[in-house]
Amino acid sequence: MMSGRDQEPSHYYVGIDVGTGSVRAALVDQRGLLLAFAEQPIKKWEPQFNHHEQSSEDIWAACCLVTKEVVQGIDAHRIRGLGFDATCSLVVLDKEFHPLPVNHEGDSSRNVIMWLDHRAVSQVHRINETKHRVLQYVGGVMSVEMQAPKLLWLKENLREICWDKAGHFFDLPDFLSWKATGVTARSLCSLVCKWTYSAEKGWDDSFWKMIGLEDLIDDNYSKIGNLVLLPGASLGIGLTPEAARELGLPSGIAVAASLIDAHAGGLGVIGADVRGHGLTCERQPVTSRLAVICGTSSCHMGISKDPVFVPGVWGPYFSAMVPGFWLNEGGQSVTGKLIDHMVQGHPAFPELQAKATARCQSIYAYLNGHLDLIKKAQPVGFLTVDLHVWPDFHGNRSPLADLTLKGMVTGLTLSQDLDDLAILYLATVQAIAFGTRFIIETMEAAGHSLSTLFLCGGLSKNPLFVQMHADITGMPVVLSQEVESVLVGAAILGACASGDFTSVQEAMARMSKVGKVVFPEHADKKYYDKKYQVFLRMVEHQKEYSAIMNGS
Ligand SMILES: Nc1ncnc2c1ncn2[C@@H]1O[C@H](COP(=O)(O)OP(=O)(O)O)[C@@H](O)[C@H]1O
Ligand SMILES: O=C(CO)[C@H](O)[C@H](O)COP(=O)(O)O
Repeated sequence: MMSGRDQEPSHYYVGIDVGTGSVRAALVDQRGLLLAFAEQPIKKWEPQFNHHEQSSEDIWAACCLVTKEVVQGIDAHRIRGLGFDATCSLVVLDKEFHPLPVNHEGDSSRNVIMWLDHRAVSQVHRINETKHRVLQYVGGVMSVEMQAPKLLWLKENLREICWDKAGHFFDLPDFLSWKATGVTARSLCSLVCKWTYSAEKGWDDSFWKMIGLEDLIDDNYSKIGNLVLLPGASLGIGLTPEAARELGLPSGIAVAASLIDAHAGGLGVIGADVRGHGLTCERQPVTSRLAVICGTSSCHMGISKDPVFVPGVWGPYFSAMVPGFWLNEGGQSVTGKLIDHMVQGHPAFPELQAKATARCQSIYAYLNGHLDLIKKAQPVGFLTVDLHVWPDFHGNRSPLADLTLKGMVTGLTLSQDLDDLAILYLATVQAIAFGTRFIIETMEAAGHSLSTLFLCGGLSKNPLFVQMHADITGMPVVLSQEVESVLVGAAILGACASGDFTSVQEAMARMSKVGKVVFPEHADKKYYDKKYQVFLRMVEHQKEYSAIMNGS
């Protein structure tokens, strides 16, 4: 077997990352350097409140487009492997692998229930009422964003047009690896994290019977997966000739069992060599690192040698991200989406857009510059002394695991100008960072010992977001050399499947690299400690309001 260590960087891997808003592909070499990158938006439908749908055909077409773009002009013989990651959305196909509708309209092109879809509220309540033992491994409470409640919703609401005709329910990452290879094997990552599969014990028949989905047990779970592989394992005989033609890649190259996007981000950052950056985690085990993947949502990935049960934090999941380690996954369901929502909904948004365009800047670079102007002599974070946000506009994923929670803002005035927009944006960014602190404190109380954050995803491109995470958590934030670390994670999978590395750990160590470290501003700690007290009170107040309104 060749070792990646001894190679000149002549071997390439393709990573494909299907996020919520777009599909990205990259050509990555053995050192983890991105040689080419392409991005293509994907369609989303919201036919009614809390229903979010996509099309697996549209997503696959976007994968083909971006992959062709990144390998243009490259010697095909050098491309050794392909890895996918994607959001944990639910793809539904019939027995002949054709799309089935997941909507009342019967539109079969919309055959994906997206991860952030909250239609299955009644179903998840009933599942949680069972108090079945599998719930211990999802933080004690199942999330409405997981697959079991969505499957139950389909059975109860779309029996004729969907449920009875369905032949295959895939997590989106597994759908993609099936499209590429024709192999219906599922990744341990998707099944353990979103489908209640146990790496040690397999499926638990009693769970599916208890929730009324006993039909899924038939034929040895053929509809939801009975061949389960570790992420990075090579699938079948590699890329099929048909998929190779569509993607513009050589047929037969190795294709890896996939990862959920947050987990690929985790692989892309958590194993980096941190020597020489003055970080305490240099002398600590890898379990002291928390990978935070910040896109539409944020996911907080912490690993441990032994299982740690953290109330309200998903997991512990064995080998779902780094083989041999347990994973806990905290999360905030909307972060990038919340910032976009707050900024775009403000009356000064058109003015912001015009001014940012005139300066050829992104709206966020413009807002960060504007905050620097108005802060005067004080630290920028102090602009929100009397403006506080509770960020759960789409429920709380962690650590409260309460989907009924809503967003809150206190400290509003009659102002509608650009200063007002910028300060509201700042308070929103801070609220997200306080949410991260809340998750970290809960993980530490349950047994994790964390010292350093490793941030990636679209929001890690925002220096204000990064600095606020450092200041508010009091921890240094490591950013990768490659800003598209999730794609490096997907490429690591392809590299493992190709056999160029002996293990995921070896590929991680060789291919993820530290770019920049942002240290916390300790002088501002007292201020943020006070704001954190307000943050925690806000949710208590919200619960009090709802108790008053729901009382007799
Ligand atoms: N250059 C940037 N500056 C600030 N925010 C950014 C930048 N690029 C992306 N974002 C934010 O990141 C979020 C999307 O992140 P991304 O990782 O692309 O999402 P997803 O994987 O969910 O599709 C958006 O909400 C966007 O506002
Ligand atoms: O549940 C998740 C991971 O377990 C993610 O939140 C989901 O996959 C969406 O990711 P993104 O915000 O990057 O689009």
